[in-house]
Amino acid sequence: MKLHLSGPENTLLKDTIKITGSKSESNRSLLLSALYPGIKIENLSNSDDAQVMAAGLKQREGTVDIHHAGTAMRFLTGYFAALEGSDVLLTGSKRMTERPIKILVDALNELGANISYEKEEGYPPLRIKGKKLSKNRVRLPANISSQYISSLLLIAPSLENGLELELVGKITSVPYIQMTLGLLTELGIDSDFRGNTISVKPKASVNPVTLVVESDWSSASYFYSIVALSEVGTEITLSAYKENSLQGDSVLKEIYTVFGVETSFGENRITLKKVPNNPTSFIERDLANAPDIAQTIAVTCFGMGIGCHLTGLHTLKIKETDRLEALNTELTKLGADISVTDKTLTLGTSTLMNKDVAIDTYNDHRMAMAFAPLALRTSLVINDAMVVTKSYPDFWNDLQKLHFKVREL
Ligand SMILES: O=C(O)C1=C[C@@H](OP(=O)(O)O)[C@@H](O)[C@H](O)C1
Ligand SMILES: C=C(OP(=O)(O)O)C(=O)O
Repeated sequence: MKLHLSGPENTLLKDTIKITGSKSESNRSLLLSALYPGIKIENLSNSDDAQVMAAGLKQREGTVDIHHAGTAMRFLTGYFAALEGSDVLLTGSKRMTERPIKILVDALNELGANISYEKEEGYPPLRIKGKKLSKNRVRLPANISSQYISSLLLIAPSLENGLELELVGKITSVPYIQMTLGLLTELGIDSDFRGNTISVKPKASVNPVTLVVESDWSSASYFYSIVALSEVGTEITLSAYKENSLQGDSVLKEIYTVFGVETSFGENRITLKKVPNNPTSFIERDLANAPDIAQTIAVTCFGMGIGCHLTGLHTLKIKETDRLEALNTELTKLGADISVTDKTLTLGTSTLMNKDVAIDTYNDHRMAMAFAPLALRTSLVINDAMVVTKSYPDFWNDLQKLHFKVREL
C-alpha cells in the first residue's frame, strides 16, 4: 500500500497517544514465560514480531517461520536448541536468510546443541534438534549483534549449571544486554556483568509474577521527531512510559533536547514539548548503544536543516535492510547532501527539500516511520507503507490522530 502524506493544517499539536508495548521487552518476556510457567505479561506488543514469537514458542516440531523478526530468529534459536525433544526448521523472510547467525550457532553448538544449516552456512534456515546442553561456558564475539548474547542469556537460568559468557571484542548495543539481565532480575534470577564476562545463575522455578512491558521507546522516536519539526508550544503525551526504563532508546529524552524537545514524566506517561532553544547547525553522536533510532535522528536533522555526523552505525547494514544505503538513497532523493561509510552517516546543512518524493521502504518499518514526520515540511509518498506492522501496527492511525493527512494512493 502506498500512502500520500501531508502535515496538519494547524502545526501546533496537542494530543495523547497510547503506544504498544516494547517489542524487545515483549519477545524476552514471552520466551521467559515459556520457560517459567506462572509469569503473566501486561501491555504486550501487538507487533508482527511479537506475534511470530508467541506462535513460534507454541511449536516443538515442523517449520517455524518468524518472517522479518530478528529477535524472534535469534531468541528462538537458543530456545529450541535447549528444548529437549524439539525438532524444528527455523526460518524467516528472504532478508532473514541474509542476516548472519553463525556466532550464535557456533556458541550453542559449543555448549552441546545440535544445530545445522539447511542452506547457506552461517545463515537461516536452521535445523534445530533440541537437547540438553552439556556445558556452561562459552566465548563469542560481541561486536556484531547483541541479540546473540541475549539469546544465550535468556535460556541461561534454565540450564542445569547456569551459564558464563566471555565476550570478545567491543560490545555493541549494550543496553539490550542490560535489558535482558534486568528482566532476569525481575524474576529473581541472579546475574553478573563485569568487564567482558557475564554469568547467570541457574533457577529451576520462579515465583508467579506479572511482567509489565513498558511501551516502545523506539516507536516514541517518531513523535520526538514530529515535535522537533513542529511549532514551539506543541505538546504530545505518550503512554505508557516510565522514568527508569529498561530500554536504551530512552536516551531520546536527552538527544532531542538539542532539537528543542523537552520531556517531562507524569504517571505512566511522558509529555514531549517543543520549547524555544538556541539553534544548532551541526550535531555529532555515537549511536552504537541505540542503533534503532539512527534513522529517526538522521531524518529529523534533515527536516530541521541541521547537519550531522552519526557514528557507531556498524550494525545498520545487517538489519531489516542495509539502513545506511537506504538512508543514503532516500535522503538524496529529497535533496540532502549526504554521505555514508559502513559505520557512519554525514549530512550537510541544507534546507532544500524536494516535494512529493516517493520514499522506498525496503521491507523496513523504520524507513517508513522515520520519514513520515517530514510531512510537516513537505508532502511525500511512502511506498509499501504497511511495513510498519513489524513493530507498530497502529502507526498510521496514530498519525491521523495528530491530524496528519494520510491518503491511500
Ligand atoms: O535485543 C533486542 O531486542 C534488539 C537488539 C538490537 O539489535 P543488535 O544487537 O543486533 O544491534 C536492536 O537493533 C533490535 O531492534 C532489538
Ligand atoms: C533491528 C530491528 O529489529 P530486529 O533485529 O529484531 O529484526 C529493529 O526493529 O529496528
